[in-house]
Amino acid sequence: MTQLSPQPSAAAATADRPRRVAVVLFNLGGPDAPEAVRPFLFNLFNDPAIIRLPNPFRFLIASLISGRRAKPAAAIYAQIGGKSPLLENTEAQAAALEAALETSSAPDPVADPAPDPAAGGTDAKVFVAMRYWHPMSAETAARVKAYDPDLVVLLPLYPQFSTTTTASSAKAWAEAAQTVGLTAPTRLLCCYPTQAGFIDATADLIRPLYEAAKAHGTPRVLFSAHGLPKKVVASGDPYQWQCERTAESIAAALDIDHLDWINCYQSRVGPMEWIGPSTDAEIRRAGQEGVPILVVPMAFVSEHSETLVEIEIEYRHLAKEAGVPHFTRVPTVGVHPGFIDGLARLVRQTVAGKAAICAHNGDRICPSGFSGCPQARR
Ligand SMILES: C=CC1=C(C)c2cc3[nH]c(cc4nc(cc5[nH]c(cc1n2)c(C)c5CCC(=O)O)C(CCC(=O)O)=C4C)c(C)c3C=C
Ligand SMILES: [Fe+2]
Ligand SMILES: [Fe+2]
Repeated sequence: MTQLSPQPSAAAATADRPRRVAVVLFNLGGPDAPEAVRPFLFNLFNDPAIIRLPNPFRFLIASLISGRRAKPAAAIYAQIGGKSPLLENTEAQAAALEAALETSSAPDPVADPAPDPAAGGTDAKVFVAMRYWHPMSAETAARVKAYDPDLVVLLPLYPQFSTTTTASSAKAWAEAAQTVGLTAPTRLLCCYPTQAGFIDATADLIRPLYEAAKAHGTPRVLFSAHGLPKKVVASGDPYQWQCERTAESIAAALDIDHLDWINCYQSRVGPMEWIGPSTDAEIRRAGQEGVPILVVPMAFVSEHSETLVEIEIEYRHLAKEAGVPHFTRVPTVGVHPGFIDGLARLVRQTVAGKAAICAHNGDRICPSGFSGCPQARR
């Protein structure tokens, strides 16, 4: 439990300045053992945000696909110890955020330009809720209820909003909260695709690796995001648009003359058409052109199968085959202090009630003032 404001007092909680805040980090979750791969995949494909079919069709399709994909997916996880490291990495971020909220107890002039000295202190505790594997929303909501918060801040570890990730987690959370009788006011931070802490931390990680890659030619930076089926984007999902803004912002933060960069998409699954260009096509193109590349996973904020296997092993191998002169995987932001401080700032802004309301999401919040998603303009 940490102090969010400098003057703890016995003042009563108010809507503006709650005394106990539960911050819930949303992430996807991953199998914690080889036996968990199939049920994890079932949970994923049985999500109506992923397979948009009514039951019993969705249940049947999810059973079929998870059965088919279990073996190749288990082979992926076998390369990193038979399990996903996503939970431990997310827990490390939770601990770092809790510590940052504690050390950031000095007033924040941006988040709260006119703090009320009589309003009292705020304690914050950070929890983790995974969407498709444990700890899932029901388990975490019960723990949050036991903590008895005045305010719940839902913070997706997805910088870009998608119906398949953030909205799906938010829906699962709302159902779980209702089931356990958690009635505290709840605010969802919808997205932070251009937030300075996230962007600058990513640029920090790229810079020295870019300098090293220059020994092999003028490098190209591939900003690689998890893909989405085209029809999800066509139905109004702002994810791709927000990914483009993230890539542009990191490229600008790098401040490198004539930087050669492109935004591309990885991790395609299934027979549907996905958004592009695909990261593997871009790697092949770089091979044909003899250009060194850096692959930057800019929609993931910690390491897991998509970075440690798909990028580090599969794309590295593909790059070698394609004749790319030099391949670099840039690590995710993880517990980079700039990223964690950025998250702490988002939480403080939300607690202080200073965040802008995101137009397209009703009471969901764009704390970074990010108001530019296409839906916001509708
Ligand atoms: C940026 C975040 C993500 C989006 C958007 C997303 C959409 C999406 N994913 C699938 C299918 C799979 N994703 C899988 C793994 C996986 N996905 C994300 C993030 C996003 N997914 C993460 C962080 C992970 C890694 C989990 C881990 O290893 O811990 C998998 C499982 C792995 C595999 O079998 O390849 C599947 C399947 C769809 C269909 C989709 C949008 C419709
Ligand atoms: Fe995924
Ligand atoms: Fe938004």
